[in-house]
Amino acid sequence: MSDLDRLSECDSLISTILLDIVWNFNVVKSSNCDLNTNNIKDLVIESLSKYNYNPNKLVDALLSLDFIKKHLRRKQLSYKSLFRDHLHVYSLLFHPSTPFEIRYNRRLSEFTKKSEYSLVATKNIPKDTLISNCLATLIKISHDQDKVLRDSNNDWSILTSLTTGTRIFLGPARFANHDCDNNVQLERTQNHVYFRTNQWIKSGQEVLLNYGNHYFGENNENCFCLTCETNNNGAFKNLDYNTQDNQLRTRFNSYIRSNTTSSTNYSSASSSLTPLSSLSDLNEILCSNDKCKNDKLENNDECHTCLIHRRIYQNSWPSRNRLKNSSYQHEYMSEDSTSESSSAPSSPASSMYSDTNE
Ligand SMILES: C[S@@+](CC[C@H](N)C(=O)[O-])C[C@H]1O[C@@H](n2cnc3c(N)ncnc32)[C@H](O)[C@@H]1O
Repeated sequence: MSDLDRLSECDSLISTILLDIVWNFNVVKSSNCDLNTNNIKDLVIESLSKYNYNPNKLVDALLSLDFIKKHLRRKQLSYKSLFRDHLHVYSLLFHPSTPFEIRYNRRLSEFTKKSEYSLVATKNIPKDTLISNCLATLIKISHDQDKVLRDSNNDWSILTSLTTGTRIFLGPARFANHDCDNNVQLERTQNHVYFRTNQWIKSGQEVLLNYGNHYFGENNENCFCLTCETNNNGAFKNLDYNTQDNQLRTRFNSYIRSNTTSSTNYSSASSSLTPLSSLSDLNEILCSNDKCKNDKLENNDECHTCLIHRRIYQNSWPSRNRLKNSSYQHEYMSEDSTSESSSAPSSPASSMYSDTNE
């Protein structure tokens, strides 16, 4: 088994459990995991709600679940250690100080016709902040593996450097989409990548990388980022908003139709086109779930995201601070109070981020 096979197997199981099963996402497109989702979901959420403050304990709790023990039983030590490390990388996603979350990206999905996710800030993050809770595991890949991945148009994130060769990263950081006016840059250690902000990111804004000048074709001619849309660049270059049969226009209109409230006059939406950039705040109110679209989030028990969030954090989405009268307060204090400072991820102090929503 190559390093790439090992990492991709670990990544696929961990993101199936912690993203697809917990949040009802569809991140792992071709999952061959044979898991009983309903049983697992409650067990995993129980561990997350007990130990989200303590990534090391959370990893131990997840590793002690029967289906994970079963998965690891016949694996080599090197696989087990990679699995543990990668699980830790994903566990940081659930730490209350983590200032972003993974969310479904309706706008991009509409363009690419795939389920697209993104990283969205849940707190204000100052310029030049190291977002160390946003990690991915980095491994070297061979020239042949690189070619296969590129030819299959796989989303995996490949870094090429003359000095270190080709490497690939998998983990939460790989959900950062590209924008030509990016707000984070990649930093690397030997085994991981993480982000540093190069401008302020406000709560609700997407965390965005720049993949390079020619990642989406020559001069990024197929780039769908908001900056390209605003400046009529990339896929939006020479786009004539008045041309009826323009393919992009058709996509825009179907996007607008699927996101407008029932009182909207659809025929007028299709005759006077609204650029998507003016709808960007839709992402903030959607809570990745259509049910929250027109409702206040706080009391919306029908929203799966809000419900799961409340089970894990005992607070309304997107706040991760436990309420004083939470039933879990006692458990949290007794389980974690002694170890929190030593085992919390080496992240910037949570006070560096400010919450506009709390
Ligand atoms: C590293 S992944 C980013 C996460 C991805 N949205 C997901 O859910 O897996 C890169 C993929 O995201 C999409 N993407 C990101 N930024 C884009 C952009 N500016 N224009 C078009 N597609 C983009 C493309 O499908 C691309 O292959």
